[in-house]
Amino acid sequence: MNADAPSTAVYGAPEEMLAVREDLTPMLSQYADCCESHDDALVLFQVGDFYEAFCGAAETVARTCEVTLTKREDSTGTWPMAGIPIDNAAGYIERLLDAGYRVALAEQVEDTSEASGLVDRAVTQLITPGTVVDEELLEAGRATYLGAVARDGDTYGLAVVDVSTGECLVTGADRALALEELERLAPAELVVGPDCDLPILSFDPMVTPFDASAFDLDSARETLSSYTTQPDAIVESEAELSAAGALLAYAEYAHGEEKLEYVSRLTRFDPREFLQLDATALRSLELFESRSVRAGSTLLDVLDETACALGRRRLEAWLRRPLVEREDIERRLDAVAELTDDALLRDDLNQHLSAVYDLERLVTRISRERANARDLRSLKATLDRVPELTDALADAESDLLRSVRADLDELEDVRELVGDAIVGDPPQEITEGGVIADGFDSELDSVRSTATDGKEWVSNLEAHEQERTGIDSLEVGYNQVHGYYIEVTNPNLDRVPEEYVRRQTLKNSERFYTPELKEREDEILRASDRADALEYDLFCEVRRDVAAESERIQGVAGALAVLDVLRTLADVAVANDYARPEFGSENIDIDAGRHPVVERAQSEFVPNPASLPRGSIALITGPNMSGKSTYMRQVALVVVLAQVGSFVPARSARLPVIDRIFTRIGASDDIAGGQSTFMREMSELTEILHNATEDSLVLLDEVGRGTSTTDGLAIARAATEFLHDDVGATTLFATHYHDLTEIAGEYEGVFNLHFTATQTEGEVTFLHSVADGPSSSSYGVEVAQLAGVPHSVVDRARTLVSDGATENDSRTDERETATRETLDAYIDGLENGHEESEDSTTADQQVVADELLAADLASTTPLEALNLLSELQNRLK
Ligand SMILES: Nc1ncnc2c1ncn2[C@@H]1O[C@H](COP(=O)(O)OP(=O)(O)OP(=O)(O)O)[C@@H](O)[C@H]1O
Repeated sequence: MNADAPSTAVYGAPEEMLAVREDLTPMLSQYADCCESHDDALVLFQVGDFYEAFCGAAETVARTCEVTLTKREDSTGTWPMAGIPIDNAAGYIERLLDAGYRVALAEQVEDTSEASGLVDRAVTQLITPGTVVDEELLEAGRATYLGAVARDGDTYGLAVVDVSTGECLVTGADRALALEELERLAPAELVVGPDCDLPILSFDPMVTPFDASAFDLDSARETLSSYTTQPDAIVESEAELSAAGALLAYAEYAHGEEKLEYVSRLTRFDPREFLQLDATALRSLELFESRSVRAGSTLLDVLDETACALGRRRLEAWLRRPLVEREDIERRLDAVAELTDDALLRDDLNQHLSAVYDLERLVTRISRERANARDLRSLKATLDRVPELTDALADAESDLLRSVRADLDELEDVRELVGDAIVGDPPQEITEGGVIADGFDSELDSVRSTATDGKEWVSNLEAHEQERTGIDSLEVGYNQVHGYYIEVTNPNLDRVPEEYVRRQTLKNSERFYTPELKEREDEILRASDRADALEYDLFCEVRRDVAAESERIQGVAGALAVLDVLRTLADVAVANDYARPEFGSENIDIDAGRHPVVERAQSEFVPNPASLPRGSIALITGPNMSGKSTYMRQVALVVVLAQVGSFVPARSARLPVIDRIFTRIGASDDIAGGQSTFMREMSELTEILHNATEDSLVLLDEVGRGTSTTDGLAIARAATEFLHDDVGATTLFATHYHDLTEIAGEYEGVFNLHFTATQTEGEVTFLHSVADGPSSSSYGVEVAQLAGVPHSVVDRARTLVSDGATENDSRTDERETATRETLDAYIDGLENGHEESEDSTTADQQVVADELLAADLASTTPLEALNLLSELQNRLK
């Protein structure tokens, strides 16, 4: 759904070529064939050391990659052409991907020296945001997903695969939950099944059109049957089957393979098996992305002390999906606890894990036959660490560490094979020899010794001939064109023996060969060629043998990843003085809690307690900047960390297991989504009120701020009552509506907390410490002053505030009536499944209200709804 998605001229065979199709030169005709067979991508066509594009595609490549647009002329026409050098193509391809293009590489698949006439070319891979495997185009510590969504009635199926590691996940749920999961996984590219009708997403995937029949149940089943013997047993719905089948069918198509060998673990999960965090919560809690420009300001940044890329990706996966089974959480916590107690073990693990390569991606390259000899050595270097890690964990007591240890298969056979077969420091290329170690293959050894003997004979030749001919300056040399030669300078030519045959005349000398030298030369060349070919074959065989062990290697990769995350969590806990959370409590009870991210940036962070009985609502008031948002977020982050299995930033924490965290924080405009601040605020609120449960934690920050005070207060109050009476979720609600604090007296379970500031001579100092009861003043004007608002404005505001205080009293009754009416209207709106505007007094408002009521929301697409809203809003304006 990229805005700058390519025009059709870039994809498919150029019209101007098709017009003279019959007359095209053989090469351009081949180009047109490739474009036609892959008309969903920009074809980069290998011509020698370059990838070339022609016509419309050439213009795009030239513009996007900033390379020169040239032309190719032949008898049929003049074709615009742009090329990128193959040696550093990655950077250019990345630019094309970033600009929203899909790229197909049409490569020479035949050795140019062996081709008679036109060399064969074929599309060898499709490169798109979700199907890239090239190390240079991937982020090391981050999973890149390709996703597919399918729909069957009210059920949605979602499947993702990380083609660089083979991780493949399938899930399904109702629309809302499935979308939430989609946001959480945020695939870089998405294949969408028929009738899915996706809303605007908070991330920006490339949406790929793909053969709709791949979603058919029969073909999905058939695709999946290469990956699992019982496709229907893995999935829980037809929508899931359809999504998973189409996903793998597309991935196979993109990689030009019948089956992706490295996708060996198809895992199905239920979104409810994890703490649910929707896109809004992920964003507002700043788990992965910061809202500020400060580096190191996300939870992931704070936690990321991982030693290897495997650990980094796993840490992110754990953070994205905290657990909800107490037993599983405790299992992780036990392991982390054990490691926090053993600094030596942590150091030891860190040292070994730092030397570990990205095993998951290595395995994929190996099984896709894209790995070179260096990759195999990296695999061995990684496996070499395994016995040491197993040793280090010999005394581990916790269940999880013991199971990690058990999973650390030492893969003796693979290590030995690679160790015996591949030289210690192999070259980058695998076709030019020097890859296979001596002693691995007897035929190779004998071919090599023929070449070596020959070379030795040649190197002795010079001295031998000097002696024989008496020409001291005689030299034996070699060049690419003429091969071996004996060079004699002009003054000595009369002493040249008879059997010397002239090969080349230079200015001051002549070059000769002898029949024997020629024979030796042929022998050496034959042997070297033979050795190179043999080495290549042997290498491929070793690579295939290693690939056959993919599953075992992936098992080790998984164990290393978990070990690195546990070690990291323990390191972070020790370094930052975190405490082990205790589960089994009904209430949230945090002693001296801190915000894990803010405390890093703050020289003196003030710890705060949080004591929230199950189902209670804490109304938090206090001046701007006093710490309300930080406090709410820190409670949520403590919950997230605890359910990840991490220690938490607090002196102690007793917690229940939370099923979902909802947030409505900050009034940020969703410009891309086309929603106004208030609209967005209300739709987030609706989400919460509809979906929160007694086991949920809800954070509300200044709900209702985007509209008039009267309406805002009414909505805030109505929402509080609804949460209290109907939902029962534990809630933290920061508000500037002081009137709201009065509810505390009316409802059991609703209580006030406040943040204070001291004020001396108009100067405000924030204490950042939470206290019981409501706040007495908002200090808004003082904050304005702190921020540098001109004195005259601040003074005028102070006057207005004190005038307002008297006026307020007389208007209380009036406002209470208004509040009640708006509140009723709002609750009505909620019950009818839509938000209604305030009481209508003018004819226009009545019309707007009527139209809103008449709208059939069930059959309205999100876009139509937005258009309708925008029209209604304009009328009101
Ligand atoms: N416990 C604390 N200890 C030290 N500094 C803190 C603490 N809590 C917050 N702060 C600092 O105060 C700043 C403002 O905090 P925060 O955004 O939570 O205030 P707020 O009350 O929510 O403000 P507003 O009402 O304007 O949204 C933070 O950026 C942080 O630097």
